[in-house]
Amino acid sequence: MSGAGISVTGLTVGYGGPPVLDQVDLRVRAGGITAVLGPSGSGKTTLLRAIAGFIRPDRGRIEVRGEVLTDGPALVAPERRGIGYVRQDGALFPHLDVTGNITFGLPRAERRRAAQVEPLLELVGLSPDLARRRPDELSGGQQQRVALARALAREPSVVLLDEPFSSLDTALRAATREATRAALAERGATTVLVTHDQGEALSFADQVAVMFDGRFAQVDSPAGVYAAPATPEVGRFLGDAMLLRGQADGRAVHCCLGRLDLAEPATGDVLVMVRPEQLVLREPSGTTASVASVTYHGADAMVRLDLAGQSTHLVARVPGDRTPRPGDEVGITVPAPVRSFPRR
Ligand SMILES: Nc1ncnc2c1ncn2[C@@H]1O[C@H](COP(=O)(O)OP(=O)(O)OP(=O)(O)O)[C@@H](O)[C@H]1O
Repeated sequence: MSGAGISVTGLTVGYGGPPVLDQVDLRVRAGGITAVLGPSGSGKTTLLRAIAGFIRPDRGRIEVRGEVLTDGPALVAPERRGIGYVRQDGALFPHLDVTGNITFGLPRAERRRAAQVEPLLELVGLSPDLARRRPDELSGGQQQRVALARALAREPSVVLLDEPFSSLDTALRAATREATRAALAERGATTVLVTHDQGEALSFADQVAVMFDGRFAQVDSPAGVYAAPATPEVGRFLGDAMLLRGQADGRAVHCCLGRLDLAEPATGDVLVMVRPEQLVLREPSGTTASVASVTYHGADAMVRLDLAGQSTHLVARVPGDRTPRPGDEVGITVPAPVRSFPRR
């Protein structure tokens, strides 16, 4: 399978009304996995459907393998794009067995050949024994893997995944995600995953594109969007984040937690972003707080803190075997440099 990057430039889609996608640019490297992450209604599925060729945009260009597939209203038909598409519900044909589903899109002569289907089942981590089962005889996770095998059967160079794991329970979701990632890596497929699950985006992809209201707020590595968000909104969307008022003077910032080192220099009024795992609790000294409540999760615990002499509430994530008790007095340090945003 040849490597094929995706290039989206100035894509604007309005469905006849105001833009749902507004001048969107995206580059996905050949063989890469990009997660498009955003809240419900932000335009993620619209972008995926435009790449697949199901939507005629108002403006913009989409290229795959350097070939122009969409140029404004001019479209290459979806079935001629070499793109595999997996929907949230898998959408298997209920009257066909697993083999029939996987081979459905193949030329007639190649259908129903078990030799074709077995390696695909293996690729997605399913037993060949399932080949003759109908979808209603499979678990949700098995159905999603069959849907992926069907998408891979035509050897697409690009695979688009629209929330394919969201209907699965936690354990099945993790296993199906792993099998999917391994199958995509083996095929070297260029992949775009749409999700509203931050953890899924960060763990599945090598690039995360954060979408709000039809625009990308940031396109970066998983560590980039999490640790160095472009805006406070991206910071909040990627995980728990406290945004504290502060005064920056170059390499440091003064805020309710004292003087903290800055990851990037800043001056003047800022919002300081502190994630719960950046707060380290110790014996009371320096900045102190009282423990308001503790929520235990096993491996870790979330500790709500009231800062001494202030109305500020903070949350610290601490190891599960080192949790303080409500009412305890604790000292707080922030050893790692923090990010800040200009306050306007
Ligand atoms: N066929 C359509 N005609 C008109 N408007 C549409 C159509 N499809 C989607 N929209 C609108 O476009 C906006 C973006 O929808 P889209 O499905 O792309 O968002 P999303 O980020 O994928 O949301 P979700 O996570 O809920 O699936 C929404 O306001 C939606 O109502």
